[in-house]
Amino acid sequence: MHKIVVQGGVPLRGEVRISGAKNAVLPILCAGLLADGPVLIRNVPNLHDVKTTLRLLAELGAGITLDDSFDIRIDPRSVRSHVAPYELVKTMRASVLVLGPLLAKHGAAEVSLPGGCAIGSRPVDQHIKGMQALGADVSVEHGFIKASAKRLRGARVVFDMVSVGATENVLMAATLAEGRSVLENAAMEPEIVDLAECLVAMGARIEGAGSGRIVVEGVERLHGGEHAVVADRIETGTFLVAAAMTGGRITATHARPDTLDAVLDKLKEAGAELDCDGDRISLDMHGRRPHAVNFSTAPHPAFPTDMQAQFMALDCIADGVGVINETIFENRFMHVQELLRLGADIRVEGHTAIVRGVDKLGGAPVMATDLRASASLILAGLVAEGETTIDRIYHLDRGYENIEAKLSGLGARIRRIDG
Ligand SMILES: CC(=O)N[C@H]1[C@@H](OP(=O)(O)OP(=O)(O)OC[C@H]2O[C@@H](n3ccc(=O)[nH]c3=O)[C@H](O)[C@@H]2O)O[C@H](CO)[C@@H](O)[C@@H]1O
Ligand SMILES: C=C(OP(=O)(O)O)C(=O)O
Repeated sequence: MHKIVVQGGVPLRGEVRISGAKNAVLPILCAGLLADGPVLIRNVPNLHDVKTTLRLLAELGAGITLDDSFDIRIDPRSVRSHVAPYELVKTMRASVLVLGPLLAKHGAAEVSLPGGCAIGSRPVDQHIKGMQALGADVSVEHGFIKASAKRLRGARVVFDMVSVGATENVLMAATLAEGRSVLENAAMEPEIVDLAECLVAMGARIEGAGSGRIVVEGVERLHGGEHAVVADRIETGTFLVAAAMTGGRITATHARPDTLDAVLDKLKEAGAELDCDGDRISLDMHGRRPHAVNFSTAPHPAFPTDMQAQFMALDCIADGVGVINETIFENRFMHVQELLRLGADIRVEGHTAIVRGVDKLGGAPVMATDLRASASLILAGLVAEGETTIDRIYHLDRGYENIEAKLSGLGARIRRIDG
């Protein structure tokens, strides 16, 4: 089992190249199942979750080719199975995103129920509701979602709550449905826009992606195509917070500043000087200690839950008191106990965490509980006095490409060890 060891105290300096977004590439890989020919996907991050998705697509029968730069070609013409087994789904919830494509393209899908995870219960009722609205028969039996339909029919789908995954699943299914679908109360995340762009490149007819109302005119077939994955806004935000916490000065390159408004606003409030120029975001903290920031997580374009843990780490060493409200996932404060081990002062009351900034944190062994919790512990380790060892970093490898190499490139003293 690998661990990450960080020696704190170095202000980050330099340039870091941002990878393609995990949360965009996973639905896009699944969208490849809808096509009649090969789909080429570029700017793919080398992540554990990507490999899990490729295993799942291969299990369904798709042909997968990878080249040296990790561009991926999916050939869905050989797909024979419509079963996503528990062994794969349990390791990655995003596997449920094969439901819509399999149902729309092959008329049947059996997908293991993903179940909960460390951050919350994460039901899939909205995915199921959407497929039923499009005319599918859906039942949940023996831990599997079983769905079938001769051909899906376009329909108006009003989601009960904003769900990124349900919007993506229903959007993909609607591309091959007969007639027009209208998705109301749709998620507006940049990853939905990226998925829609990929689907349009495959011949889909979609309008309104990125707004709360998406209109899809179903087509008979989708052809192969090519798409480059959008930059990872959460990876970008994580590096910017790292620089702000260490009083550093960095530039994130190959980024998409327009996807990061809420995060950049909070960094400015924390005292960072920011400059966006094309796909480059430069942050200069001028060696200052950040001010504490208050925020509430909410669907895009508000503050993303996937940045909550990293900003909590910032508040831990900031000047003042930060009040953090987590409104998306009921159990996304698992990092609090570990940050306390590093000397943070945090009180949790229900969905709110009150973080009183301390002058310094002290390195200690800590345990990662989920993906962004892992990132927050690395950030805390970067400013803690002495050594922080982070265990269970397999969570980190799900969603960050080469994080220790990228941070080392910015001057951090960080390494991966066996143990
Ligand atoms: C692979 C991917 O893109 N993951 C992201 C995606 O997860 P994911 O798509 O799973 O998250 P959702 O947007 O669906 O979840 C939002 C909220 O809706 C609830 N819900 C969702 C679906 C449903 O059928 N019923 C239901 O009650 C969830 O429990 C949660 O409380 O969006 C989350 C919210 O931005 C991010 O934290 C994840 O990083
Ligand atoms: C919660 C996350 O991912 P997933 O939905 O894949 O668990 C995340 O990216 O922070």
